[in-house]
Amino acid sequence: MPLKAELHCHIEGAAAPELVVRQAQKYGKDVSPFIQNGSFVWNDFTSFLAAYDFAADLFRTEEDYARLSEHYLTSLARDGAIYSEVFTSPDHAIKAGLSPKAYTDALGEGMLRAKAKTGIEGRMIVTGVRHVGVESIEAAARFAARCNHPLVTGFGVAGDERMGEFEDYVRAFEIAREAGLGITIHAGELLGWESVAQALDHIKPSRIGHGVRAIENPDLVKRIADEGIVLEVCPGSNIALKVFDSFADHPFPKFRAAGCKVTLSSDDPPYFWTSLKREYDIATEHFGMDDKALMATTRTAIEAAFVDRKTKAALLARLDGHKR
Ligand SMILES: Nc1ncnc2[nH]cnc12
Ligand SMILES: [Zn+2]
Repeated sequence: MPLKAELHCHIEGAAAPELVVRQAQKYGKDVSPFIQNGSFVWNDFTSFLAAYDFAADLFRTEEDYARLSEHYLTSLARDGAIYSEVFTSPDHAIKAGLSPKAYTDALGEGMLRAKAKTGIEGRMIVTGVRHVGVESIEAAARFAARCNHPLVTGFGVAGDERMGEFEDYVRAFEIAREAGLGITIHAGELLGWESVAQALDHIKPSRIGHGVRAIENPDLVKRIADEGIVLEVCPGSNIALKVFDSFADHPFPKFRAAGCKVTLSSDDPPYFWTSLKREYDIATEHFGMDDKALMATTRTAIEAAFVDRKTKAALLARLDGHKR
């Protein structure tokens, strides 16, 4: 089994339907509009977000969040992952009644519990949510910059790409960059190549969340390759959200062939009927990648990870040891 690393997973979106049902029972909520027959119910990005927000609102205490990250990272480790970055969302925590600090501490505690059990390294990327607005994105950046949590190592923006302008997020990213945080931004998922170009021009990230619609412009693909921008690609998510019609149409192999740095992630696994393991299996089945190619993808992810040099070296040594 190839070792794995994940750079792109929203922690609220990692809660399995069974866990969400249990949380709903705890807080006396009816799940039936959003979960049916053990599966999340949605049919487009907007209804996906509605189901996601409903589920996120059922994680309300520190222990709810600690258990969520502990459970997710433990399951990743069982599937061969040695490293996990999760997106966190102060906005969702505030909505659920918890301070960003209590929420972040709790998620960090769960990650450390998973590490104690399995050895998996975890880090957090604080995100702002586009459809909540610029002010909340700047507040998230300020929180990320001053929280001083050792596992908070990145800042990003997610949410509905059809809302807001990249230019408006420049200040938030400056705050994060000045604090030494790694920078990633969702682009080129719901909107086309122009969105990726704008993200690169305005935000100057080292990584792009998705970025897959850059494939619509060969010059942009070349720019991504030349500049060494890392794409956090989530094929199962892309097919579920109909960004592409089928895995046969997915551009992952084209990006690889063009020399772009591509990685594999699950995004919001149970919503898209996937897991990190399934993403690696998809790459084998649909993109013709053998274990050596998959291990190289894991190496790309670790090299692009928002993690201190010493931990990165230790993770790379684990990959080298595995090959022998
Ligand atoms: N796939 C996705 N795109 C943008 N924002 C998200 N938030 C959670 N999942 C997301
Ligand atoms: Zn995402």
